[in-house]
Amino acid sequence: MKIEDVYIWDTNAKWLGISPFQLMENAGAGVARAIEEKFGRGLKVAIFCGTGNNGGDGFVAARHLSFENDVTVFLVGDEIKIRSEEAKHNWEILKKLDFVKIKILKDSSQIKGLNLEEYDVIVDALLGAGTKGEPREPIRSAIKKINEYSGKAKIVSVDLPSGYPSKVQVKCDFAVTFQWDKEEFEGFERIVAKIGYPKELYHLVGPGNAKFALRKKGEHKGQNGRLLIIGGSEDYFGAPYLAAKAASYIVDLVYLVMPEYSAKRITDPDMILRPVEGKNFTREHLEEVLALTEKADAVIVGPGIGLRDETREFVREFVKRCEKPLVIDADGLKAIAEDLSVLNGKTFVLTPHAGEFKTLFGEKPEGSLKEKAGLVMKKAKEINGVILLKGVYDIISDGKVWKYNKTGNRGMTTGGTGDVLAGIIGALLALGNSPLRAASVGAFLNGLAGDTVKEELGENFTALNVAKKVPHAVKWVLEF
Ligand SMILES: NC(=O)C1=CN([C@@H]2O[C@H](COP(=O)(O)OP(=O)(O)OC[C@H]3O[C@@H](n4cnc5c(N)ncnc54)[C@H](O)[C@@H]3O)[C@@H](O)[C@H]2O)[C@@H](O)CC1
Ligand SMILES: [K+]
Repeated sequence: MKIEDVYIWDTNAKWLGISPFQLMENAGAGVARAIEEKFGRGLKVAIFCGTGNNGGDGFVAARHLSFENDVTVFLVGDEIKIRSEEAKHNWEILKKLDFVKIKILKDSSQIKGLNLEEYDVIVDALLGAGTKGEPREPIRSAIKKINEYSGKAKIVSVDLPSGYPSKVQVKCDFAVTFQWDKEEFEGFERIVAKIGYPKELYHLVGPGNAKFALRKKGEHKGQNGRLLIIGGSEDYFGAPYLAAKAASYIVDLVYLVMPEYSAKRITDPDMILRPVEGKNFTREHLEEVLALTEKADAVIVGPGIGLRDETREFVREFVKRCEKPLVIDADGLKAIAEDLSVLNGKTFVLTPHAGEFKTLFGEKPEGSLKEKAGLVMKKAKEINGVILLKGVYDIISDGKVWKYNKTGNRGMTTGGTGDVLAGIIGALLALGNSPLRAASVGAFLNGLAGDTVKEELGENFTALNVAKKVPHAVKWVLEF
């Protein structure tokens, strides 16, 4: 587990309604439990707390330990600096307790002469995951003070040794780290305390994933993604348009490559049209379209492209030669189903529904969420790319892990919402996201846009309504 994942999990946990208060309570209780299990009860315990949430965990641990131990809390820093609601809440409780002693150490001069000989256990809750740079005073002096008792008292760090990874850091007997062992940490013993994250967080896509995917890269036009969409035919022009419309809210530039016959019908000034001659894509368009991909960060191929033999051939040849990350959707999937080897060595997302999945891989996804996910993962591994199986729960896999998405509603069975989805995924790829993240977050945002429409219109709406709610979905995520 990486630090970035911790942030995603926290955000998604909040989305599920798991509050920071619950997490802090479990964290502090976990620390207290670990201490009592290791060293017994009836201990004299000193708890050194900073003013961040690491300190907040210390306040909670103090309350839990106070039931059967003699506890003194040393707050290192000014109490007005206790900022988060959950840390403040727990500090206010501590102040009402008569059996917990509190000492406030505002500056290092108050720390230097401190004698901690009477304590069996010293808890270090000074600094945790929010540490920036070398420890500053008065925290620095507190770390040094604690280390004077190394080998004499038992020293237990909350989450990680304060000061880590700099030179001045607490030398602890062990750290109680939360929920999972973090890969990045080394050089100290760790005990993991679960703090109430459900298993869903391994798989469920939520606003935490989306926040990361939507980070802007630059301030200049074109730096935040250029997407090329190849679609449309004699019969369809709406599908590529819907994909382009949805994407245009996310990336800087969307180029819409369509046969001129259908391109003529698009009048939206937000679109940059790149018409090619004729009514349908054929092999003859290959070089011209490949040249257009050069200035794109990602490409979508398939929406409304039709199923004529010459078009299917175009799609396969195009995929084989395209060097940009690809989203292959709709009729594009049927075209490549005839020869999946065109995907070899490519970076891509396939977006089949169950029927298209069967056409592609000869097997129908059936059974429980886990069973379907197992099949999607197996196939993704075989083709060495990302598959998004669309459904009531969308399932996404890159062959190594699987994710699922629950946003969306029955109204989205209306035609064209798949094109909106492809557009969003393409846009997220163009922003530089991995195919797995682009596909997972694409499914999430598409469903969220659909849910936003539902709030206004009920379940009877069109795909264009959904595309137009993409900015609302993005805003919701960024403000979450
Ligand atoms: N979901 C979560 O994020 C959970 C977090 N928990 C705890 O919250 C901790 C993270 O909390 P915070 O983000 O508030 O961060 P910290 O408590 O680690 O530190 C932030 C505080 O330390 C100060 N600070 C930062 N760098 C410093 C330095 N070099 N020298 C001196 N002072 C410094 C900051 O000004 C701020 O007041 C975790 O380590 C963990 O203990 C737990 O409550 C469990 C859940
Ligand atoms: K700590």
